[in-house]
Amino acid sequence: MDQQFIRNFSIIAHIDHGKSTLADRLLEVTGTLSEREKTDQFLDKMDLERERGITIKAQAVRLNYQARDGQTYVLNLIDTPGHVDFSYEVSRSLAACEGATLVVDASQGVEAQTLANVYLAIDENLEVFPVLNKIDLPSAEPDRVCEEIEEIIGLDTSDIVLASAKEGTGIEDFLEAIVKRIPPPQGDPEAPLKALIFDSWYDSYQGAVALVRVFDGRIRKGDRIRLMSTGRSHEVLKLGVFAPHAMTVDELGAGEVGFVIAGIKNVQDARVGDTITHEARQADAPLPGFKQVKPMVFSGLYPIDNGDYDLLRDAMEKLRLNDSSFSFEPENSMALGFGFRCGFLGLLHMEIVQERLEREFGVDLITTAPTVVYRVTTTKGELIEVESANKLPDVQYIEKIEEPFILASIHVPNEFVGAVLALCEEKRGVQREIRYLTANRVMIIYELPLNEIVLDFFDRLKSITRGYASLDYEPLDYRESSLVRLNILVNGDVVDALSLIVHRDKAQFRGRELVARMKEFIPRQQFEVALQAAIGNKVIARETVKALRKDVTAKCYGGDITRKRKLLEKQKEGKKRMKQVGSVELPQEAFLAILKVKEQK
Ligand SMILES: Nc1nc2c(ncn2[C@@H]2O[C@H](COP(=O)(O)OP(=O)(O)OP(=O)(O)O)[C@@H](O)[C@H]2O)c(=O)[nH]1
Repeated sequence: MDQQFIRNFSIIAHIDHGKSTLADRLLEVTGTLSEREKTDQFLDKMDLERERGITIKAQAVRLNYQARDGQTYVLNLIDTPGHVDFSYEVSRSLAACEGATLVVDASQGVEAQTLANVYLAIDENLEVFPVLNKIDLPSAEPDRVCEEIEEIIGLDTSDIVLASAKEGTGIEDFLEAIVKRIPPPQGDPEAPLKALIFDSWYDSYQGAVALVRVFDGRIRKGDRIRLMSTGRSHEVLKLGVFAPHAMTVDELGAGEVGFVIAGIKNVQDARVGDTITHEARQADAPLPGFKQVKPMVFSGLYPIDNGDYDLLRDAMEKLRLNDSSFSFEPENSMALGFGFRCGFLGLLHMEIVQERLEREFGVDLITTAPTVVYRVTTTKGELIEVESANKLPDVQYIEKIEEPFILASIHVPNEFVGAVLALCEEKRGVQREIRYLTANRVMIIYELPLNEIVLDFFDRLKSITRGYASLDYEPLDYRESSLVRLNILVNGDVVDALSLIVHRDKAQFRGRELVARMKEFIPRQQFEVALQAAIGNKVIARETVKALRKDVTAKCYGGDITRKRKLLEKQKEGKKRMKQVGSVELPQEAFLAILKVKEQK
């Protein structure tokens, strides 16, 4: 295919600004979607995504568009996830494009997440142009929003596209802008093959399916290809494009986007960011930007019903087939029984995995508080990695503990700089740089302990900046730190699954707040429940959940049988996320109460 007539682009938008609706309109106007399909939002495949309003996995759709110049263009729309946990995937999806359009709700204006991805796109040297959506709304303020786009992001809005995905206006202008403003790919079709994997998933019949963007050369069915990061070679069994349904093709040439099936057994061998080349005629260097993503956050996942253990293990194995950044290994807790210690990219990733396990595989779970990986040097000189408070050796055996630090880049408008600096300082951050990028946009760079980030940093950042801040981070190094294990005792017994590793300076406060929070979540039981926080043997805080008053329960058991049944059913429902720990029933919220602890002011 002549690269002149290809455009590879991505749509960047803040949640709810109308990306999916707009994408569906593009499919509709270009005749890519049948009548029946118009009712569904085609690009958001997973239910979970639709409910949470986020796009988790990148996907690509090919559109054929006959432009006003009479030519037919192939437009590849590459969808990107929109959360800091997945910023590596986003960066690879963007690397597969020459351009991106920034969709902004004309009644809302520029918002947080929008910015993170726009900056990623600018970093990837993409041509970025804005589109105003929802201009049909009476509350639309195109002039104000254009000003914002110019001031905050620095994009030219003089010939901005005005659209309403709802009413279907401005869609052709949008398509024309894609053709006119985004440059065509400029690969060398005769050079050795270089194709970027920007998404991959597992298919039970075909193994790993890799979505690729061919940069140089061409890939054909039957070719022997080599994955440059692993050095493994495979034969191409099937090639195709999504238009929007899978359609096989014999060849993908320079500039094209499509999928490759090559008998690759699992997604771990078709990693996002890897380069595909030919076995016989290899490219001399892979495409830049490949990273081995590693889990940053760990937490325990336990079946509420111990009999579900095998079911849970099977479900996790299935999930892992599709998610190379999710890891798990068996773990045993005194309080919770047999479960798994799981690794995630971040908190959102953790929530998504938990929800999928519950929803798709029907296992009810208790999740323990997330933690990072610490490095402990013992008095014997051994170095051990600890990703669970329970694995932390006793104080007398510890020579030193080191914790992971990250380098965080935070983009904010001027007015929030003070608030963000205060937050970073509170989180034990070390300031590196404050860079004034444009008249109103500042980039704040901080070294921060990951341990503080996984708890609630992102939510706090969003709330203090009214959603305007964007956060991106990368692992930096390990630093020695004064960390202690904080134990929680329920009626005098340490509940191992509730233990945490915290900074010594914050232990007192965290312990106090944690038991206070837990008290709110634990329902009254037949007896009094004492909650205590302790460092070593020293109790630093105590709260009591009072016993149920006898007469209240007595009343419930009237003679009416249907009433009683209803009550029992209600109890069963309520039990769903409860775990019997010793003699006390603890709800899921109690295990994650640490995420709700308010910060010291
Ligand atoms: N009035 C009006 N509403 C719109 C328009 N475009 C989208 N919407 C509505 O805005 C809401 C969000 O639209 P989506 O397309 O789901 O937004 P999105 O950006 O894809 O959201 P995420 O997938 O959650 O990131 C939906 O209720 C749409 O019906 C528009 O042009 N005008």
